Amino acid sequence: MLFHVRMNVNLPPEMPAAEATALKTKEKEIAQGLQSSGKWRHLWRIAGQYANISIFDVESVDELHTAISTLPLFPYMQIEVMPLCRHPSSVRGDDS
Ligand SMILES: O=C(O)C[C@H]1C=CC(=O)O1
Repeated sequence: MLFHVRMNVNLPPEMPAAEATALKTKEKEIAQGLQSSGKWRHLWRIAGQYANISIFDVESVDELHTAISTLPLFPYMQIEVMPLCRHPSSVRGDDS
């Protein structure tokens, strides 16, 4: 199942820099692990914003929720999820 996910990150300005750096380091490690596994298919920065557009390829909504809600930055993100299905005019033979 494919999901388009937008994540807007809002770290509190009063958060100590070391804490923010530790969260981002852990987030990167987990995000790269999910990308290596194929679950986090695309990760794109939205230009000019501390936000990303991602494509997740997971087995279920529950798996998506677990992946997103266990990210270290989850408490500081506003997240929008859009489920995707094939477009009848798509020329792609698969879901890539
Ligand atoms: O920077 C972000 O967009 C937030 C989050 C998503 C992946 C990651 O490493 O951090």
